[in-house]
Amino acid sequence: MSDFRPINFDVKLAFRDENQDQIKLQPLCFAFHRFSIKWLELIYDDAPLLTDTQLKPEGNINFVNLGSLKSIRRLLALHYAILLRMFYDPYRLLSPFPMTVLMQAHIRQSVAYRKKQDLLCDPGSETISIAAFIYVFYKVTKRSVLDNIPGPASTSFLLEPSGLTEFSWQETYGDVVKFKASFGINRFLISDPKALQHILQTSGYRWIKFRERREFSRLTTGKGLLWADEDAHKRQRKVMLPGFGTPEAKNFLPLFLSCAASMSQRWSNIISSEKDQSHVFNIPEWTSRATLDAIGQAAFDYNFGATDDHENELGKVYQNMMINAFGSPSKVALVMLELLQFLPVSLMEFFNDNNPSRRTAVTQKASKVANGVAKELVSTKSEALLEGKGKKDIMSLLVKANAGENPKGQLSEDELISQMRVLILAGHETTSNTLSWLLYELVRNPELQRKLRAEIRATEKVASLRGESELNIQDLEGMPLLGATIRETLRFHPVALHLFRTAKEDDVLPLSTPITTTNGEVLTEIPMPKGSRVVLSIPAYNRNKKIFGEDAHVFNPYRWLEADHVKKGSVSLGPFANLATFSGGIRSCIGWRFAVIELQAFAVELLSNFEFSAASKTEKIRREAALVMVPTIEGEVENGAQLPLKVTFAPKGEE
Ligand code: HEM
Repeated sequence: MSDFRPINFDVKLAFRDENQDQIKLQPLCFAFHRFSIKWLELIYDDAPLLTDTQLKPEGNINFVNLGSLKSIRRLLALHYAILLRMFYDPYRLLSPFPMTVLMQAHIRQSVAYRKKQDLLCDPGSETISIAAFIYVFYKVTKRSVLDNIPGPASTSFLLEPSGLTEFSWQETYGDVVKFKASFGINRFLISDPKALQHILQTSGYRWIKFRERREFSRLTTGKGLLWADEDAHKRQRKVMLPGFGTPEAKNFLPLFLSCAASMSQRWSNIISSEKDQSHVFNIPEWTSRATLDAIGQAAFDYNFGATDDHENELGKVYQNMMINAFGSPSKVALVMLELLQFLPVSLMEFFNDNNPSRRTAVTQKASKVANGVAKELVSTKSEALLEGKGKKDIMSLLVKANAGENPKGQLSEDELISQMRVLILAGHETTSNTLSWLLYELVRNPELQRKLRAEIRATEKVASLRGESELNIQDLEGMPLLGATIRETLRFHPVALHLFRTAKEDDVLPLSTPITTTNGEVLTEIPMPKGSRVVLSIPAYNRNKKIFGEDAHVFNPYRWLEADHVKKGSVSLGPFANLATFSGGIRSCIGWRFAVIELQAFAVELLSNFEFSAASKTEKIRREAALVMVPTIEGEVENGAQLPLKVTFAPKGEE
């Protein structure tokens, strides 16, 4: 047996074989390995592998005196396989190998190893090994009332991005569905109105975001409002709220109309230059550019120049950032995401900040460029404020609020800068993709498109009789079919699909509809112990038949024109139209008014000028979750957001 120099490492595990060649383990193996070592110590208390192995409290592992590397590797591989299988093989990677087969192989291998190393083949340690298995197995599979909540055996929900699986689960099992997340841990998909209301609106900060999801927010937006929790969130939100009231949002209407008009002008030029006066546009590409310009000007008085192709660097890094960074995750990436929950926050942050993957590079670049621009903007706006020339954009309002005396009403400079990234991310692709889905539905419903255009024409006529060429907010509010179509798009195609929450303390979830457990018990509420993890399904709530009727799975804007469009007795959820689309409660979307007015402005401008119809691939459109739900073409997901529609000039006469 050769002697090895101990090698310290911070995150990367590295140890050397007989030839001093370094063997590297990926950083994510680290946590798993630490756990494994502890467990191996328990089992192989007399093995040389461990006699000189130290697990240091600060997280360093020194390997000394490794035996035959090959046999140790084999042993470790089996050992990992058993652990994975025991904690439930997350994506059925090991499903052909039942637990017992793996355990027998493990025991055989360890006996062989011991013989080879001339160690005592101690049946006692094998007994300990089995006892350890049983203990952990018991811990993991200990039954509670939660185990009896009905649900599927599969985890395919995490792998199926379009929301279809959860609709079928809702249909089969009801509004609370238990499913197995990786490592066999119970997770619950919730679309029950009362339970959602409780978690989002009445429990304060008792249900907090998943730490690995907050990490997403840190990567994409820094430590701003989307990332912050509890007191920090309360403080940040308090500073931001005044910028997002009804009057503030309404003031932005002329700006939204002008951004929509810029896009419409570009389209007109392109269509006019075509022989047949029509052009197939990839809609999300254009809506993304136009809404980026809108958020830039409204939130920061900053011109991204995206619509007119004079795009600056910041504009470029934000184009399609979501789909590039988060679209079509591989199975391995999903497993990695699940594993992140077991890492200490500092390690998770270190890992992500140093992860050289292409996807991380996308968010890192965006963060670098955005931070640079935000710093400049904050300093310009602070100077303007001092000179009494403060503007009305949201960032100026934040800088002003921040200049107050009360520290509870202030943001640090980093937080202020992060809010710019928060607003670009939260306010850009959300609105742009909702607009894309709206146009998609109008192509599928030509009669609706025609009626909407007629409503817009009639309103334009009234405005023109007033001597105004532009519609005002009352005009928009006076168009019932437009309002109904926007509500229905937000209901049917909510671009944020899920909200992920963990119980910070033991809690009891009230239910609108009682559920019957697998052993026949009827539950009107569900006890949720501290640490329970739930996935709140926005699409499943929005298509809940008990709220929206038997035709909840049909795109039908006319439902909103009926008096009882939301069924009597439904609990009140969310800030808009009883939809979960903008979440609800203390973490609800701060920019929902902003979004609704922006959607109205763009819909009016586009429908007034253009007619939309199907292009060759429109039938192959499918929903793809890339943090927000984007349209993609089946089989071409790698090409990012795509919705090709044929656009021609709209007929100008009476319709
Ligand atoms: C159709 C468009 C939009 C949809 C569907 C939408 C949806 C949502 C949802 C579901 C959340 C909750 C996220 C969570 O808890 O993890 C949220 C939060 C947020 N949204 Fe929106 N949003 C939209 C537009 C906007 C716009 C235009 C802005 C800004 C101008 C905005 C700013 C924010 C912010 C800052 C938050 C974080 C609130 C907090 O954590 O306190 N959103 N949005």
